[in-house]
Amino acid sequence: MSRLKIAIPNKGALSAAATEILRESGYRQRSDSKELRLVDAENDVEFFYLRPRDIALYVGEGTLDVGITGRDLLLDSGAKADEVLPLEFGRSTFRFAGPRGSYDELADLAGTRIATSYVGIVESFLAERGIDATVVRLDGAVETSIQLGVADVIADVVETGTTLRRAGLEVFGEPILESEAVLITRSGNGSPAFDVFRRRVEGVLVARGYVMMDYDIETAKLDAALAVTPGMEGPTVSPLQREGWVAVRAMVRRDGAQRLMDELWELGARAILLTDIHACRI
Ligand SMILES: Nc1ncnc2c1ncn2[C@@H]1O[C@H](COP(=O)(O)OP(=O)(O)OP(=O)(O)O)[C@@H](O)[C@H]1O
Ligand SMILES: O=P(O)(O)OC[C@H]1O[C@H](OP(=O)(O)OP(=O)(O)O)[C@H](O)[C@@H]1O
Ligand SMILES: [Mg+2]
Repeated sequence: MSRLKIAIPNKGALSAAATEILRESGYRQRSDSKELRLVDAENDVEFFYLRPRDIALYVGEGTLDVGITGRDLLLDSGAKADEVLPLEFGRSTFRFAGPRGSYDELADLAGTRIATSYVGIVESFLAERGIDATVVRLDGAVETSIQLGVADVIADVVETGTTLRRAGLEVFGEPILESEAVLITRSGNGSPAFDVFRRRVEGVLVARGYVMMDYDIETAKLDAALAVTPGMEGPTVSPLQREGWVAVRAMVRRDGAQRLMDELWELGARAILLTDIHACRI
């Protein structure tokens, strides 16, 4: 049985966070950024460090079993790979942009030259809307193409909007796509080894997004308290030495936990504790 072959970005906007989530999932990661292949024998997996744009193709063809890349790159590639899990990092929006004040809505694209390094996404978008425009394929740094006269409009990834502003450009029309880093595998892959890998990564995402809350509450107020902390699979309630009181343990979302603690305090809960979750399987 060959090892699970996993592709991750070797550099660029997704690389560091991809490496971190795999390390937190208990996998060995490379220490030298020039290493493009790494075997983790203990976990029976093999990592391949590749360009994010190529990862969808390797996975779609079945050369590699699993990959981490951007949703936009997956869609742009047209590869036969499926998104199986959003990874909550590498977020960006894909937008049209032009010189400030020149365009208002997407219909204004008709007859323009659009520069982009995401030709697949743009051509699909134009075809779906019946907009007739010319797509100019560039490898990157597309913002300069308008100033150089090779395009009228660009379509590109926007994170903070800094690059656009610096180039005197502004977005117009609704975002074409909301992207983030995603776990992908070829359509129909359900191998046990992939399931283990996916459960580990999911466990890290849950552990990052949730904390464990413990508190003591009078039994008479338990129902009101459990409405505040219903937990993921249902809270644990244990009897306390103190007559008429119970101890409750429940997972709560990290963002908003302090407000829950305030609500529980108002209900009469005491000894309210928050602890981080290092890893989990839900
Ligand atoms: N500020 C950003 N710049 C570029 N890509 C970003 C940014 N924020 C998120 N991303 C996402 O990262 C992925 C692109 O990663 P990366 O920049 O490594 O690829 P690339 O642009 O093709 O490579 P390179 O920048 O080395 O030419 C896309 O999925 C994109 O949506
Ligand atoms: O909205 P911002 O925060 O300014 O980020 C978006 C910019 O960053 C990316 O470029 P990248 O660094 O990947 O270079 P590239 O265009 O050569 O890919 C992207 O292509 C935009 O140019
Ligand atoms: Mg880039």
